[in-house]
Order: sequence, then structure tokens, then C-alpha cells
Amino acid sequence: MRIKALSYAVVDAVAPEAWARFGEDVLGMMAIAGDGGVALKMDARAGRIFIRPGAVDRYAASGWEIADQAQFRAALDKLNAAGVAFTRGTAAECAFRHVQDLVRFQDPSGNQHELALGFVTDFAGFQSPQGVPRFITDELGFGHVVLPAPDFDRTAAFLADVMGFGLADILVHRPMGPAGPAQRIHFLHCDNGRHHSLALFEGEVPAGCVHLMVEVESMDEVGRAYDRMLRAGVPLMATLGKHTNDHMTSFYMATPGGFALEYGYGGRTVDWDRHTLFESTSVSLWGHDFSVGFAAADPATLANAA
Ligand SMILES: Cc1ccc(O)c(O)c1CC[C@@H]1C(=O)CC[C@]2(C)C(=O)CC[C@@H]12
Ligand SMILES: [Fe+2]
Repeated sequence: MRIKALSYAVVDAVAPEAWARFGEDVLGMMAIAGDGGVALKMDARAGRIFIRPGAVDRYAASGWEIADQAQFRAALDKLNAAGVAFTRGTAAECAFRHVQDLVRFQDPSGNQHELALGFVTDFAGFQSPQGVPRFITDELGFGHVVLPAPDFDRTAAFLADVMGFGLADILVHRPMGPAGPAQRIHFLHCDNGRHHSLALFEGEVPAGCVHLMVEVESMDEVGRAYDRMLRAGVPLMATLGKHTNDHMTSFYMATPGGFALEYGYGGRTVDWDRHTLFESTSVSLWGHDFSVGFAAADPATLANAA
């Protein structure tokens, strides 16, 4: 199947208004209430993060963009051939996400994925309440998501063989120090130049997501978001730093959803015909102290330190 990009994320929230305030005041996105939830809009599409009222705060689903009807039919054929049980989205579910059609299924670690045909929008322009000129979206998708994969090998195989993700690189991370147990992170790309649209983290995460990443077009906008985080009293999850693999300069903060959000600038795009798979033995070129926000009491479970 050919997944074009990360189209949207669905989040469950006890108080969707908290996400609306966080989205507008800290992220600089537009919060649009409707259909019983909140859409965070960051470009000409109706929304990219869709928040539904729910009994718990957690990440609910990743929406993967399928470009046309032929690809959508081919994707359903692939799910059937692979024996993957899937359900069709209802008209109300498609309307809430502003897509034309969708199917939903789980990977072997229980993460919910949606394949979404196209999108629906009035093309109203993005007008940031914080003056953010632009988020980097369009062809590259709206950012990336890191998902828990306690059943790591089967999940990695499912994402490659059924969903068609490619492996960009691997990080073998040792949260308890060089002598401690190893934890793998696989960085996966789909059919665009963004270094990774999805990464798999070898461990459990109660909130259903390690982090979402969004990208702005200047370092100043990262700094301005950092100022807004401080002003709003939002906890920092990792200090400013620059990653070795995707060259993103970013910081991480807590969201109302119990997972983190990485706010970054300067990620590289990759020509996959010219790329060689590598394993990285460091997280960052500089910075990114994750110990300020992520607690790994049990290294197999990642939770917010706060
Ligand atoms: C290593 C890395 C490369 C590119 C990224 O966009 C990116 O987010 C990461 C870090 C991934 C990962 C995380 O999100 C949670 C805390 C983790 C597990 C660490 O403590 C090291 C790597 C971190
Ligand atoms: Fe990231």
C-alpha cells in the first residue's frame, strides 16, 4: 500500500477546551470547535489534530493519507490479503476528520491506524493566533508520531509488510546507561521526503503515544513557542537540541493528552533512492536532555515525569 503522508491525529480528551487553549496559546494553531470536539488547524486543511470528548486523556489514532481512489482500493485489497480485520469509518467519523472515506485497524501492539482517502476543506487560510507564519505540512504531512511497540518485531514487520513503510534508520538507546538494557527505536518513512512520519518505540506508553512532532520554518518560531510554553506554565519534557538523524532542532513539551509534543525547525528531507539505512548510536548532536521530562523507572515503560 502506498501511504502518502501523516494526514491527521485523533486524540481523546476529558476536557477538549484544555487542548483548544494549549493549541492556540502555546502551539499557535487555530482551535475550531464543532461536531462535539475541537479541530486544531495548522494549514489550509480543516484540521490536523482532532480532539474528541472522552472518558480519558490519550492518543486515539493516526490518520494516514491515501492520495486517490485506486490507491485506497489497493490498500483495502492488501489488508484483506494480509488477513487484517478492519472497519469502515461512518459518515460522522469521516466528517469529523474531514476526509472522504476511511478504514481503521490495529497494529500488533494495539496502536490504532486509519487509512484516509483525500481530505475535505474550504481552503480557508491559516491565521495563527500567535503570528506563526506557517507550519511545514503539505507534501510532507503535518509532522511525525512516535508510537509504543511493546510487541516490537511483529509491529515493525506489520508496518513494513502490510502498510509499506520504509526504514530510514535505527536508534539503539540504553535508558539505564551503557551497561543497561537496550531499547530500539525504528524511524519509518512513507511516500514523501520527510525523514520519518512514524517511529516505533520499544516499550509501553500509557497515553498511547510517545510524542507528536510539528515543524515551523524558522528557529525564531521555535524560540517563540518556547517562550509561550514557559508563560503558560506547560512542563518542558526535553531541552532544546538537534537530532543526529533528521537534523531537526527542537524541544519537547507536555500536552494535555499525557504525551509530549516536539516543536522543531530545520528537518532535512531525504531522497530515498540515495539513502543508506544506518544505525545511530547517539540521540542528538547537542542538547535534548530527556531526563527533565521523561521518567524511565521501569525502562520498558515511558511516562511523563510530572
Ligand atoms: C532520537 C530521535 C530522533 C528524531 C526524533 O524526531 C526524535 O523524536 C528522537 C527521540 C525519540 C525518543 C523520544 O521521543 C522519547 C524519549 C527517548 C526515548 C529518549 O530518552 C531517547 C530517544 C527519545
Ligand atoms: Fe521526534
